[in-house]
Amino acid sequence: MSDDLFDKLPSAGGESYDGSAIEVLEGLEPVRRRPGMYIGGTDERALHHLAAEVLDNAMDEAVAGHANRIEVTLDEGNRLTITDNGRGIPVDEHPKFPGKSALEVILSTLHSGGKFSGKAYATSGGLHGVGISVVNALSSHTRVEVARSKELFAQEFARGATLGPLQKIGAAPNRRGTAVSFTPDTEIFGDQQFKPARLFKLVRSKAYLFAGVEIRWRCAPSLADDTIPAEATFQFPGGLADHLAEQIGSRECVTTQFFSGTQDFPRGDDGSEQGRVEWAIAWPLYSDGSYSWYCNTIPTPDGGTHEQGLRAALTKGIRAFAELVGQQKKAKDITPDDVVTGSEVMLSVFIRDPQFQSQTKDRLTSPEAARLVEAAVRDHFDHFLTDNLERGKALLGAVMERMDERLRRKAEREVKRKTATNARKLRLPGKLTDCSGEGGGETELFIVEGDSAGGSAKQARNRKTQAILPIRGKILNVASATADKIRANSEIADLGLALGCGTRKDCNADNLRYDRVIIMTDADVDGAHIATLLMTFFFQEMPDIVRRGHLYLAQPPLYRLTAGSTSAYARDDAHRAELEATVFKNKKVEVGRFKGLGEMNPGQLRETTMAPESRSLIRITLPPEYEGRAAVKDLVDRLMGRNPEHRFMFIQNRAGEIDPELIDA
Ligand SMILES: Nc1ncnc2c1ncn2[C@@H]1O[C@H](COP(=O)(O)OP(=O)(O)OP(=O)(O)O)[C@@H](O)[C@H]1O
Ligand SMILES: [Mg+2]
Ligand SMILES: [Mg+2]
Repeated sequence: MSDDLFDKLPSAGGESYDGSAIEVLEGLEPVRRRPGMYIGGTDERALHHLAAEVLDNAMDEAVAGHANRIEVTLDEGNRLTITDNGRGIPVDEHPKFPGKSALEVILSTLHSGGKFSGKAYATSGGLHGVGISVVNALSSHTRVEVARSKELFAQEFARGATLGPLQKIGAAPNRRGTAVSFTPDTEIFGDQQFKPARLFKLVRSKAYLFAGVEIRWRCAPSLADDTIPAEATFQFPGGLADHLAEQIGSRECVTTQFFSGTQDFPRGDDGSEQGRVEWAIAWPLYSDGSYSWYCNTIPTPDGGTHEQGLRAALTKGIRAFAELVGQQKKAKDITPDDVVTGSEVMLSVFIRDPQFQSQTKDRLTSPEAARLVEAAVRDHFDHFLTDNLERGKALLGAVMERMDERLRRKAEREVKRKTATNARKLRLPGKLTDCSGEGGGETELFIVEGDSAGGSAKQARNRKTQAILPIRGKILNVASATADKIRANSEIADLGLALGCGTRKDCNADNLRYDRVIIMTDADVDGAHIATLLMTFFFQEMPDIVRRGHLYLAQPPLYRLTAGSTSAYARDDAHRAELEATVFKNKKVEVGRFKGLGEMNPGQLRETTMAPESRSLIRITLPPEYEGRAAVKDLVDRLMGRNPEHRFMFIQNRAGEIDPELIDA
């Protein structure tokens, strides 16, 4: 472009929106400006994520075989120090940055680290080269000490900026490793403090995950109490099996012995170690279930591919056992949920080059983990069942009981739904495209925004299990409408007919015509508004549906990324950045933004948003304090009712305590 062209360009509306309005954030600035992308927010959970990042680095050093002791010390003033006796962060001059030590580069540059190639670490929890630099950026003061080659070095930082060059402190003949002390920045986290109980639990579970390390806990006496001691030392040679035994305590289980073990994965073609898996599972007689998934000692609360592998191994194992003992007829109907629901599971894998969904690593996405875990666990599970037939039969019996119960409930619903349909044949809304209900899968109703998206959804659906109800634009806000107005509204009447479960105090989820009700709107502001109105409707008019966990939000992607033959979908900007930095690293990516559901072709819509095996859903839940109908109504009125001041007050009072657990997948 010539200078000329720049002169002649018309100013595009807003005078102030020109090149100067486009910022390029440098160094650690993006972390301070958008902490959510790196630590998932600025709430209590995010604050504790800082501790996890530093502890993870020390654990990586231990798992790689270079450290066997870690100390975690919480001092007054919200100061946390994590020390290990590993190799120490390198302090020599970095070849690419003359005059700077590797330590300084690591602390002040995103994507700097020694875990990209797998040479210095085999199965590390770290992989992005982001963790410690993020901690540094979000701390008002950080001090790193490194003891290497019998010498002690130190460097200090404030909000990510160095306070001076790396210093040689002196001789350290008896010390080696790294010590990182930091104080989270109140500009980012306000006056939130580390919770000793939360750190204590984190530290303890880390020790269970790797028997080769001893972890010492210490906190200022003023922070200790009846449950959290000022000092403790953890080392658990029994690993997860011990951890589970402690969790189960004296509760009675279906099998007296837990199913636990560990197995190395087969070596790679070049003879390299590929990691291992450790598991411990119990089936208590009464339990809501409890599931702890880890990868390379990182907790992945949302599970992922290692979880899938375990579920597959258990399901296939129990089916095979059922055949062995002559129950093959029923065996084929056993689902993974029948085996896993109500069990207490701890699963820990160590794999090379893990892929997580984001920097907070809540979900493992490495595809090979599913295959490795399934193959490793399957054999052991077969033995567990057949070595002691009584034990195998006891477990099979419990699983079949759960299966029978599930099938019975389903059949009941089926009958209800048929009679309801027959009795009201003419009264099902014309816009509803119902599912046939054949084939036995769980049924779902998608409430879709707009007729065109409705059309795509109809083509994308599974006609046996998925029904579609398109609604036109923004439905009535029931929180600010009179009962008469609600009754007269045709969209709402259609919804009521399609669901068949009654409203208000007559609402009974047992009569719901589907297993799941899924709100599927565009991934934009209008879509969010429509979803909000629909949730308001459910909270107020059909609270039982929400309370019993039948209501979900679909998660259509925002972007499609393509490079050559690889393509992937991103849920949001953070996920997109993550994919660009990992799957598409150093590739030229084309990014398409979906403006609405209608823009995806049916195949894409199915794959990304509707098909149970590849989509993700958010389940809408009610926090326990809103169990009563009146309390829910009050909350909905405040948030969605006519008086904006109530809304404002609610937001003001609750800012900063948005609890991620209110929403779970
Ligand atoms: N305690 C430690 N001992 C030795 N080296 C360390 C230690 N902590 C950090 N490092 C080095 O610093 C690098 C950067 O750490 P950082 O936490 O920023 O990223 P990472 O661990 O590589 O990946 P992630 O962002 O996933 O945590 C590591 O790769 C490692 O080489
Ligand atoms: Mg790290
Ligand atoms: Mg880094």
